[in-house]
Amino acid sequence: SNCPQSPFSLLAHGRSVVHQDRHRPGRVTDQAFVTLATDDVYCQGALVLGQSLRNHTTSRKLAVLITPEVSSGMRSVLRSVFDEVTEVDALDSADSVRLALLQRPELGVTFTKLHCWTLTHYSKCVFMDADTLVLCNVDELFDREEFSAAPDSGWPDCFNSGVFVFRPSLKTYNLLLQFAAEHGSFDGGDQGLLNSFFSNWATADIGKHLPFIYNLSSSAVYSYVPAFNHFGRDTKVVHFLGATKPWNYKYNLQTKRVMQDGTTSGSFHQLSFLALWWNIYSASILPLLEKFQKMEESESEEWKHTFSGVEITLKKVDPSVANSLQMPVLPEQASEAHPTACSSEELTFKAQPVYETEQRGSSIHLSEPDRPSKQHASHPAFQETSELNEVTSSVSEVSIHLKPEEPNPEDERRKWEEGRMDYMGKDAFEHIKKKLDTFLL
Ligand SMILES: O=c1ccn([C@@H]2O[C@H](COP(=O)(O)OP(=O)(O)O[C@H]3O[C@H](CO)[C@@H](O)[C@H](O)[C@H]3O)[C@@H](O)[C@H]2O)c(=O)[nH]1
Ligand SMILES: [Mn+2]
Repeated sequence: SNCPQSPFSLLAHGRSVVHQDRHRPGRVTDQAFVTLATDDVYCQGALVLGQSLRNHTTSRKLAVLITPEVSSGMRSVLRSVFDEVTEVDALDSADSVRLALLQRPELGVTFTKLHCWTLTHYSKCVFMDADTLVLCNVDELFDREEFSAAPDSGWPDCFNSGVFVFRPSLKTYNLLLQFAAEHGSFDGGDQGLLNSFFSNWATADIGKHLPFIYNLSSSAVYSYVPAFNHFGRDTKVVHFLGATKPWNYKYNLQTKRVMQDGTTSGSFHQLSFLALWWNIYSASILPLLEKFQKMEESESEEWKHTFSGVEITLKKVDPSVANSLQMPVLPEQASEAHPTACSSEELTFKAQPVYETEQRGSSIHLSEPDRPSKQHASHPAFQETSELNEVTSSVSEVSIHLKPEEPNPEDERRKWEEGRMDYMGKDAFEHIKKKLDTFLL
């Protein structure tokens, strides 16, 4: 073991000694996977991540940090997947100039991530972004020390802050805040800040470099396809990094295919990872949401599941449209039980078929050069799907949206005073600048 000093290393590594039953492994109660969700939509991602960790029988606790915006209904749902739901204050970098430079103004809220260091009832944690997904058990990450992370595909001397090992400590937390106040973040988000803070990550200790398979950016697959074909079979964690998240796609429940919106043309594997996310969502999370609030049928062929801050729309689509989406995202459903580990023999990422998108009318149709052979999707995780639930027999397309809120002037003023601004919407820098200009001119 890399961590012989830990009294829990026995539990972690000698599982069969502690518990004979693989499916009821010894729980390690002072270590946790931690994620973050600042609104009801990111909660959908957190729920899928949490469920994926459960599906692969983690022996660690599951914790989620939320901010006051997360609705009470969603908190109940979170509590049924996570062991601990902790409310923290939103912590914005409030550095709109740099955030604007980054063209991702919404990332300011990721400073809230720093709160994970305050979870001092855990001795060690693994932080995972809400847009990540585990494909197998990754409990071995707890053998690593603070600060361990995988290289960022955009600048490999930097780590990506979507998956990292850390030790909660109020001392570190305060040092981070102080550092943030003094130096800001070179990218306006937590990743720039953390890279400047843990600045010797690239050079000091190779043990703190997590292999890329623990944080595989689904889009990075394109930048080095032969490497993905060679190593991709061992992928353990997929990260849907970037502006378009799995929940921004639409999903056809019957065909189990991700429907594209025209702005993306994903490769087979990228779409496979997306379909895997949606598979977990439709099999485990949708039924959970339903349990907490019954879905209502409207006069149209549309079911709107208005769940506090989030609207989940189930829509019947024209079968011809559904069928025209030839994207084969999942293999024929496997009858075997859920796989519990990645096995390299079962997966061969070979040739990468190219899927072309063509615009016909308003919907995107995908044409497939060849029906992919089984080898493409034989990663055991791609078979992790359960029976379709009742919803699927009557509806087809699912989509997730943030419920539009009636702005309340009092609330808006309070948000401003608390430093919580609507960076994307009416408080976007360009809007603020326009407003300032009208005062100055
Ligand atoms: O409105 C938001 C935005 C983010 N998050 C949380 O913060 C994480 C990071 O944001 P994300 O949208 O996933 O950013 P990425 O596209 O992954 O972009 C990169 O840049 C971010 C800012 O530096 C880092 O936090 C990421 O780890 C890094 O991968 C999310 O996964 C969530 O857990 C929210 O809860 N609400
Ligand atoms: Mn992310």
